[in-house]
Amino acid sequence: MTASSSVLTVRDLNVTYRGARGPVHAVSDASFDLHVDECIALIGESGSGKSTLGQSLARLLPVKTTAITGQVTYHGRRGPENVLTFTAPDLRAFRWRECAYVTQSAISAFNPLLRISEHFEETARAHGAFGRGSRTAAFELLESVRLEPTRVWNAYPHELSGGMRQRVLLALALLLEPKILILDEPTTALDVLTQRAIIDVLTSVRRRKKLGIIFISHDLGVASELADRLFTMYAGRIVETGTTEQVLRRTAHPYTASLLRAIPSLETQRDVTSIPGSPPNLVTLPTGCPFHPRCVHARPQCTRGHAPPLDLVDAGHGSACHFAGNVQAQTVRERKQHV
Ligand SMILES: Nc1ncnc2c1ncn2[C@@H]1O[C@H](COP(=O)(O)OP(=O)(O)OP(=O)(O)O)[C@@H](O)[C@H]1O
Repeated sequence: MTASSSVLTVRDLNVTYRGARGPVHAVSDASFDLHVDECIALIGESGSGKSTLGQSLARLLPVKTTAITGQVTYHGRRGPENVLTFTAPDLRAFRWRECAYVTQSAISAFNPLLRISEHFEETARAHGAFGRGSRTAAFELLESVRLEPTRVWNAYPHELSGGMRQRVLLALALLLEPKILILDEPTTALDVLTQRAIIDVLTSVRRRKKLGIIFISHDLGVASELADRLFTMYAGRIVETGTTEQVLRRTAHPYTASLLRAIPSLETQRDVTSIPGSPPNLVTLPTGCPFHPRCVHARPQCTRGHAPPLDLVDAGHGSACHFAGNVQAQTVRERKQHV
C-alpha cells in the first residue's frame, strides 16, 4: 500500500505516565500506518498498553500526568497534520468529527439527564452540523446498528440495556462521519448475540464509510474476525504485526504463540495452556527482550541490551524476536500436527 492511502501514520510513539514509583513506560517505540478502510486489532494481556496507545492517538490522555513523544500524522480533509501538536480548538474539531473513540463503558459516555435524541442533537450542534436532515441521518444510523429508532429516540440512557447503549454510542460516533474509529473493548461484557450484531454492523459500516478502525480487544476470536491486521502488544511494545492470517497461522513471536495457546480452539483440538509468570512492571522493565523471563525460547542474547526491533519475517509480517524464524517454524509445525 502507498503512503497516500494511510489515514494515520504513527512513528516512534512513546507514552509515559508519571507514576508514584517513577515513569510508567506504557507505550514504547510504536510505529505503524492505519490505512483507509482497514481494521487493525490490538491484542495482548491486560496492562500491555493497548488502551494507552488508542487514547494517545485521539489525544485523550491528560497532559498533566502523561508525556507523549513521536509523531502521529493524520491524513485528513486538510492534508497531513501532526495530532501531537494540536491546540485545544484543533482537538475539539478533530475528536468526533475526524476521529471517534468508543469505550466499553458506554454508560459513562452519556449524560443521564438527556434523552438519546438530545445526545444526537447536542453532538451535531457542537460541531456545527445540526440541520434539517440531522434527524433522518440519526434514524438511519440507529437502524444501521439494528435499533428501532422510534423506540430509543425519546428514551433516557438508563432505560436502555447495555448492548443497546453500546450500539447507540456507535451510531453517535458515526454521526459526524469520522475517518477513524477507535473501539476500546466495544463488545466486552455484552452477550454473544449482541456481540454478533455489533461485529456485523462494524463490518458493513466500515466498508460503506471507508473507515480506518483500531479495535482493542482481549477477545482474539472477535478481533481476528473483524481485523485485516493483528498487532500483538507486550509491555507497551508492538511485538508482532501482520495480516490476521499471518499472525494466526504463521505466528512468529513467542508471546503471540502463548496467547493463542491460552485460548480454546475448535479447529485445532489441542490443550489450552496458560502463559507462565506475569507481565513485567512497566516502571522497571527487564533489560533485553521484555518477554524473556516468560519465554521458552529465551537464550542469553535475549536478556541483554535493548528490546529486539520489529523485523520482517515475511512480507508485511514483523516480529520483535531474535529467534522469529525458529518460532515461526515451530508454530507452523504445531498447527499441522493439531489440525
Ligand atoms: N493514569 C495512569 N497512571 C499510571 N499508570 C497508568 C495509568 N493508566 C494506565 N497505567 C498503566 O499503564 C499500563 C498500560 O495500561 P493500559 O490500560 O494501556 O493497558 P491495556 O492493555 O489497555 O489493559 P486493559 O486491557 O486492562 O485495559 C498499565 O501498566 C497501567 O497500570
